[in-house]
Amino acid sequence: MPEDLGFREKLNALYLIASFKPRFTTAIVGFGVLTALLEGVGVTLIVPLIEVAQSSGAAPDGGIAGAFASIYEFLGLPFTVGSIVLGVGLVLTVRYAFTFLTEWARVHLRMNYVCDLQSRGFDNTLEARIAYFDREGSDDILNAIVTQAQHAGEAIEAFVRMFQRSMLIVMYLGIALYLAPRLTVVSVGLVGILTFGLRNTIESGYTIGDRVADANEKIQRAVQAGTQGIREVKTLRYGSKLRNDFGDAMGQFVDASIRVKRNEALIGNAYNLSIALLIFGLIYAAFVFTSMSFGVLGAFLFVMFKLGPVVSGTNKRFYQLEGMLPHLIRTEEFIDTLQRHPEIEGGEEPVPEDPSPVTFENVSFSYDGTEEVLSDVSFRMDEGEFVAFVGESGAGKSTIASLLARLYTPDSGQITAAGRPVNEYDIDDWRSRVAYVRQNPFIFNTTLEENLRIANQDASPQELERVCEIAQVSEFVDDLPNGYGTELGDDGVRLSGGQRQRVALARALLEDADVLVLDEATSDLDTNIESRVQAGIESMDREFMILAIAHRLSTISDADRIYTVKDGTIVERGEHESLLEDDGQYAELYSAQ
Ligand SMILES: Nc1ncnc2c1ncn2[C@@H]1O[C@H](COP(=O)(O)OP(=O)(O)OP(=O)(O)O)[C@@H](O)[C@H]1O
Repeated sequence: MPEDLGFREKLNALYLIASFKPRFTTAIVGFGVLTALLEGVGVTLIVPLIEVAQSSGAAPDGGIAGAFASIYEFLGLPFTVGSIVLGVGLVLTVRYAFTFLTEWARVHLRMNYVCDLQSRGFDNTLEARIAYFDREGSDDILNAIVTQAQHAGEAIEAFVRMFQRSMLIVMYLGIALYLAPRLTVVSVGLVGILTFGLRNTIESGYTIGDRVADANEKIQRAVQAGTQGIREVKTLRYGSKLRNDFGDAMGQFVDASIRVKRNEALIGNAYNLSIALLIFGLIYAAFVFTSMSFGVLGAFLFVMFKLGPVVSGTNKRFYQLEGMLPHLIRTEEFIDTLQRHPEIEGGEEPVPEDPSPVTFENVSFSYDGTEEVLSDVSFRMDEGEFVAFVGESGAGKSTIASLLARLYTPDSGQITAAGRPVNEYDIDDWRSRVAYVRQNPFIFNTTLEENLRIANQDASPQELERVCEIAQVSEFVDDLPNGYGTELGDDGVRLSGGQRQRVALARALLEDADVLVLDEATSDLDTNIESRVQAGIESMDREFMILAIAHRLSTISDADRIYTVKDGTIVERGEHESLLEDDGQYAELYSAQ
């Protein structure tokens, strides 16, 4: 993130705001211009008001007062103090009605923009490929969607307010220039010098705003670690480090926020003071150096009084807008980045009824594009076959499972199903055929039943019960306070590790899948329950192809083929007995248990 944005980038960001909802923007511009025009009419009506009052009712015949007199005459209305006051009242009523409409449109624009940003952020998050999450983590995503988007909405608000006020400034200046050109030019010059001086002495709103945005990200990170990782935080006594990180981030947040507000107040009050002094100077100059009529002088001073707060408010808003732009730009950049990491491209072919055989043909893969994690991996699974992968930690087994589920794509080689590369198949259809159970499955914060039905809403109660028996969920369901209706809590916090694995297994078995990928899926179960689960899966009348990854080798001794993986390559293949006889890597792993 740059220290400060260039003029071009700021303009681009403003263009983004303006082009978000052109209809609202046009309405706001239109209402803003009309408001300013009506304000101008209302203010200039002061001139005839004073002049008519001074001349005891005689109609003026020149200048501003004369122009208004002609309009009244054209409308067939008398030009008296009373009718002028009524005219002012009418103009002000319409003017404030337009202000109301502008504010309404402004809130619409702001809320719609926030909603649009958050929805785009969340949609793109769901559509982003896994590799993006591996790299970025979820903290920044959460922060962008939940926090930054709100501040981005404030940028829109500040922008619209600034625009409204700028219109008024143009109008007031126009009137002032008409009434007293020289005094106005001098006043604008003085205000210009003040603005230049302030902008060059006060730290840019963008720089401070960027510090606020950065602090928000750090706060989010600390809070997430402190909530999602609370058990590790407590057992590893990581709390004080987190508290320090949080404290530092809060310090940065508070310091930068106060700085922004202080500078806003400084700008506002510097302007208010300068303009108050300027007005007294102008009164003096008008009396001493000019021969303005009371009407014109009154209107000129009135305009100057009105102009003061509007100018200071505009500068304050401008500073505020600069402070909010980093949030807007960061959120938009975040969404752009997500869009540059869309879900893996898939073909459109439907997956055939029977996708066997599934093969890996010389598959190589690297997560970061440099270090190869899998090299030349080839294997085959036929209908109803049970193949297993074993190997040391970090050998690349889970990567094989992820590639099979098409969470990543191979860098070279190919994965095929029914003789066709899997990337020709529709990705959702393919994933619906691969039931993937991970060692640490995510459990959704809803009931047990909803967790089970996630991938198959139409399953009958009998099917549900059946998979729960196989996965040994029925073994503990009666102990839950509401049986299948029990809320499982955030990431299944109310379940034990083994229970979570069983829920994930039942959920996978309920899917209408052809390939069952079990990545250490029963590692937390005791051997008794594990063998019951295995027997249950084997007893199913479905001809799953099963790919199992296991550290506990006893669980895969029945496999049709076992592959030993070492440093990303398959170094052995065969059945349990023959591999033991070979006395190689597998035998070594087995004897170590
Ligand atoms: N998302 C990722 N991004 C970058 N590198 C990764 C990622 N996941 C795994 N790796 C790396 O890839 C290599 C293989 O990891 P993988 O998880 O496939 O091994 P594994 O054999 O399943 O290990 P374990 O038995 O410990 O689960 C490891 O060096 C790991 O550090």
